[in-house]
Amino acid sequence: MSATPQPTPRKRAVVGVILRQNQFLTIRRSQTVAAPGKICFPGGGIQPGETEAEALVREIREELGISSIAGSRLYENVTGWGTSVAWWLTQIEEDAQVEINLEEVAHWSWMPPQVMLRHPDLLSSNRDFLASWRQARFVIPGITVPDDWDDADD
Ligand SMILES: Nc1nc2c([nH]c(=O)n2[C@H]2C[C@H](O)[C@@H](COP(=O)(O)OP(=O)(O)OP(=O)(O)O)O2)c(=O)[nH]1
Repeated sequence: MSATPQPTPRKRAVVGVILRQNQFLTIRRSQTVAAPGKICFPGGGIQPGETEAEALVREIREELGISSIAGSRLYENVTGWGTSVAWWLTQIEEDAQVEINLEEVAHWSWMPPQVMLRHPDLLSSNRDFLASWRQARFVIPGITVPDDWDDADD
């Protein structure tokens, strides 16, 4: 008897939306990982047996060298390349000392949402995330959609 072929499970990832004074903590991906040089949030793939929150905290530790706490799950979508991504509002200490892992991250910075949305190197799925926020499909506690986003931005 031949087994019925099963669909390949989607790859799952989790990302951290970290806020400070109306800006998001963004990273530029290193040249040696997938999507090299793209701007996005910290995060990564969920390993077997991990919860989303566990994977989030592990990835932020690996990439930025800091502790974090998974706050609330904001949104979920599927990238153009078929990865299911969970977006979590995430807390870090006020005085956290970021030390990037250069194998994974080339640079990090605080970025206002308008700058992020217009950034030419923004990862496409993050553009979708910001556009969905702009369209009020979900809210991000602690920050409101900027007034000066015009329709041309999404
Ligand atoms: N890190 C991160 N990944 C994101 C974001 N938005 C988004 O769609 N993704 C996708 C890209 C990838 O398909 C997946 C995570 O990939 P990754 O390359 O960062 O993960 P990783 O370090 O664990 O690498 P891998 O072993 O899973 O390949 O999530 C984001 O803002 N940050």
